[in-house]
Amino acid sequence: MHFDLREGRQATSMPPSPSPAPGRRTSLDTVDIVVLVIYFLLILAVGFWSMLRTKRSTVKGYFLAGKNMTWWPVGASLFASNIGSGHFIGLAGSGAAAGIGAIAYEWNGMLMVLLLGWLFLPIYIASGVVTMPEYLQKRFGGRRTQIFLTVLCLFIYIFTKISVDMYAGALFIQLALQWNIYIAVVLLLSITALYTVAGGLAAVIYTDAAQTVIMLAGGLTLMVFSFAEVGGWDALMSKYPNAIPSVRVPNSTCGIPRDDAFHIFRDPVNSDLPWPGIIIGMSIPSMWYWCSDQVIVQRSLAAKTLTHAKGGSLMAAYLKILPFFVIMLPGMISRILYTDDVACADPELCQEICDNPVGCSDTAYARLVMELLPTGLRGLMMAVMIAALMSSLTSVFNSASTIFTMDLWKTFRTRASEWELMIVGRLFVLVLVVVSVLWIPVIQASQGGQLFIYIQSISTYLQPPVSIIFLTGCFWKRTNEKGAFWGLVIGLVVGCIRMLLDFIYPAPQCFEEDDRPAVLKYVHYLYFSMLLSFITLFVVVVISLATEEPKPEQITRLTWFTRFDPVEPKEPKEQVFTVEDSTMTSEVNSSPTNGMGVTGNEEENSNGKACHHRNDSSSSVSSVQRTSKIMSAFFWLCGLERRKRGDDAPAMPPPLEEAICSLEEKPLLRRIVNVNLLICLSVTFFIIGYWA
Ligand SMILES: O[C@H]1[C@H](O)[C@@H](O)[C@H](O)[C@@H](O)[C@@H]1O
Ligand code: NA
Repeated sequence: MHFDLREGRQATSMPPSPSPAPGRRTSLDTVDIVVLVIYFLLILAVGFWSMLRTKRSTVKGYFLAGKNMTWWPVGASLFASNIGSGHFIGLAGSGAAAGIGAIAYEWNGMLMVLLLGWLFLPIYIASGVVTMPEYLQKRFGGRRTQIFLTVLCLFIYIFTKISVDMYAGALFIQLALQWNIYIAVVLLLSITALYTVAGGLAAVIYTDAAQTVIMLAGGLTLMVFSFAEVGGWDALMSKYPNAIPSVRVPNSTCGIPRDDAFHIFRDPVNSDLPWPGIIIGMSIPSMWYWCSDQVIVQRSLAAKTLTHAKGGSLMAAYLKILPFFVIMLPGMISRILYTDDVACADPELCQEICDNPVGCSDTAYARLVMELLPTGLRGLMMAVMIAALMSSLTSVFNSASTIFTMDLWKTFRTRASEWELMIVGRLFVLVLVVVSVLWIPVIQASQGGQLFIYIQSISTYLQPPVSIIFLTGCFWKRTNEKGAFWGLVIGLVVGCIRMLLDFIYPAPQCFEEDDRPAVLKYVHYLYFSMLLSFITLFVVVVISLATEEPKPEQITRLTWFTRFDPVEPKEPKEQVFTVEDSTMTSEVNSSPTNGMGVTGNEEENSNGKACHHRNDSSSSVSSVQRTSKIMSAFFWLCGLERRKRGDDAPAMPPPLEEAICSLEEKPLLRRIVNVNLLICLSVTFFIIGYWA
């Protein structure tokens, strides 16, 4: 039995290569479908298991599951949310096109995820925030920085995460099965929707762990097959430089592998990834990704204790060694095996081969899957790709709708009911999806040869100003609201100008003259990242110094130096109450004895001071109790509610995971993670040094 949904035009233009591969399969067999079905059942099972599991424990809010997370689900979830289909397609494609250079992004991430655990997270925990825009609100006061950041984040998600992963996933399906790309997108979206509904958001972290296992199992299998096919490690090293396609543009270097293919640090002036840019220019956007973005930080905040969060960081860092072996090297092998197609260097030929005149290197991974793997394993790889895609999309959807409802909607509609927030959160995901699908043609047209480079250059234009704001906010007490806001605004204007220019003047192909404006021609995007960071930093520092000092409550427990400060009494406006006692809110507020939220129920932090939690949606707890049974069942299914009979759990995510304010760590465990930090850092520097 064969499942064939080929697009007519595609199918006819398909056998383009001079030597049409005879054994090339373009559809899945029954066995593959069976494997896929088993995969879905497994994920559903894990989803339900974790829903039931978290339901039995005490109910303290939607993300409660989070508050009990140990290091391994946290680490796996960090990894799974990070590595998406964009990485599978993009990293392999960049490997095929330009060698190992782009792996610097992954290995740089290893350092940044550690930075999160050891430097940034303690501050976020101490501050008791749940979302990153909320941190800015507390740290700087006012609303405009918070709102600005939220909107910006949502744009970044659309441009660099959602649309890219959907495009890559669909591209994979299209290449593997010759389905129409839009059929593929719709299919992927419905699967993700199904999964989100059935698995529930509460289950995201545990299913992420399962997705990680599948991604690694499938990826490692393909790796073994590709190394076997090419003839092992030495064969890869010796054959890659000779993987030159037979048809090339005459008198050009097009199609010839780079000399520095096996080096990360490349010429500072004439290369595709200049080394000073790799060291500094890459670290700043990467710091946004790992240390100040909701998608990642939310996972770490979900850990039981600071030590577990650090353990999660360590695990994610170790896992991030793997994409090099599992994705990038196989991509390079694909170029060796299918040189004429994957490394095509003639625009017309490329157009025929993969519908893209600029190049076909992004087909590298899919090509391996379809040519090397036996029936059954192709189904597994299909599952891998879907796992990569869904584990990233669900995390992004979750975080995006969290910040949209909490940091935007609630700011403008302070009296919004649970119902409203719930509907808004859901609808918003829909909007995100639609906008992202609309963006796909732009990616298709503008990615040039390498999808991975598209992701990273867009990131470079939008992320550095945010990193700088967080960096200065966390580590320089003198930073104030005006400095931060204007730094962000001016930095973004500059970044957006460059981004627009990039879209207007696409990079020339290898045989074309570079007649772009000088800012594009001479300022590599990694150098631009350095420039942009510097401009932002300059604005933040100058304006902060020129204006008034931040107030004490904007510093206490909100910077590195003040993270151990005693908890300040809350401003009277804010409702303060203990976690266990959400129904007592009104009394708590009116009673002078515990109006500070200092009651017996509270946790002790490392200073022995009480740590209190804010629950934004406490006011509507009672209305929730009236919700009908059918609706509760519906909510439960949608992952909107985790409710135990007799419990007064709020029906809606917004209560969020309670802030874990305690920075306390057990000395022994602390020593263990610290020793591990040293080991992990050594490993990171060793591999980077080895491939330098
Ligand atoms: O996986 C990488 C990550 O390691 C980098 O730190 C980040 O900057 C990139 O955008 C992402 O694709
Ligand atoms: Na993923």
